[in-house]
Amino acid sequence: MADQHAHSGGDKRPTEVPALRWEEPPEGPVLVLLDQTRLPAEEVELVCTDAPALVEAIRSLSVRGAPLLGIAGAYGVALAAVRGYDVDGAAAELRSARPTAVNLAVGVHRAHSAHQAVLARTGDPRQAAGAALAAARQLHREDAEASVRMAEHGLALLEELLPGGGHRILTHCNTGSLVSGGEGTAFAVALAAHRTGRLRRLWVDETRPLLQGARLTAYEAARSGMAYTLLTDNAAGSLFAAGEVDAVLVGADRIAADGSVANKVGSYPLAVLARYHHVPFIVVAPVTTVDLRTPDGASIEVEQRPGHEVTEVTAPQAPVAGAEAGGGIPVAPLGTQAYNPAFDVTPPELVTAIVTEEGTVSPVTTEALAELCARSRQVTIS
Ligand SMILES: CSC[C@@H](O)[C@@H](O)C(=O)COP(=O)(O)O
Repeated sequence: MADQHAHSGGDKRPTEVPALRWEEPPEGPVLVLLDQTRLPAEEVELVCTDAPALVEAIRSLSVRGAPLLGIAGAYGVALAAVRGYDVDGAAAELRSARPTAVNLAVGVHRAHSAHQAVLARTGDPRQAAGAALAAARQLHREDAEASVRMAEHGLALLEELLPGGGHRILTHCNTGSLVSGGEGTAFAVALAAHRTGRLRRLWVDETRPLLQGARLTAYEAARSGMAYTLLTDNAAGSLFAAGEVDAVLVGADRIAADGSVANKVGSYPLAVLARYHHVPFIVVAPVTTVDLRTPDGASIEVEQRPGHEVTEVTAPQAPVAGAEAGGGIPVAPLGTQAYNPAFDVTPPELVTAIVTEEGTVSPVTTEALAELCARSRQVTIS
């Protein structure tokens, strides 16, 4: 079950309203999510008391972004365990709530395997629930630490590729504190460049159809005080042609063993543009996003979203009265079919570098990614 309440401080910085937190009120533990579908219009929190509510929040993108999905999945397993629900069933439902971001499966696995191990050893469900919660908290902390290290490595890479600063960086989708236990992935690098005076401008792709760039990245950029400009996704080409982009920074939802990168749909065209215009295309992601069990890009399952997300426009306010299937305003003739993949896959040859908390891989090869994973203390799905 999910309850919701509006946050009192509408002008607080995003870091003061965490994307997600675990709370233990007298009525019992809950997972509190900042509902990202309502941003930037209002800060509304969703209070989940069970895994089905969290599954619904994941599917509707109230909670989203690869690293945060992993953290949420882990807490979801813990929530089922501490409240005495079916933990195996909750883990299965959570794992399959969205298919592309491997971090979700990794997070669920971390908490679920911790639960199973303690249950097998002690036979005590309370101890097992404690282990699941400890695993979720640990993942949450590790993600915050990974953010810091990704920002450091990313900043060093920018300095190497573009000495002297004055960077004009183009980004796509949303990769900041709203998707992370810390300051995020690609956005954390842009933020580090901003704080050190090296960022001249952040170009923010609006990210059709759900506008994660316009609604969420612009929200984070505005609050950080950095210079940013919003553009429609299809304006990126003319921006490159005008010589206005020095680097592209994006996150990732799954990186296959061959270095293919699944990220928000629209990333691949940016990589093609970047190559044509001799601009570095840099992917920033925690090691948990590298999935050595998926051999190549063609093997990555790409989530297909409902057509109404394309045939209607929605704003992050209350649903419009009399609206169509998705609650938005129809912009295409009724009955129009839509192609709406949530992600696309960029082949490794178009990726200049992959920046992780363990360091940077460039050129992107299977061997370098395998070595990175071996070095990492992160647990991936076995
Ligand atoms: C650090 S976030 C990397 C990706 O998860 C992000 O770019 C993205 O594609 C998110 O997609 P979303 O569908 O909003 O969950």
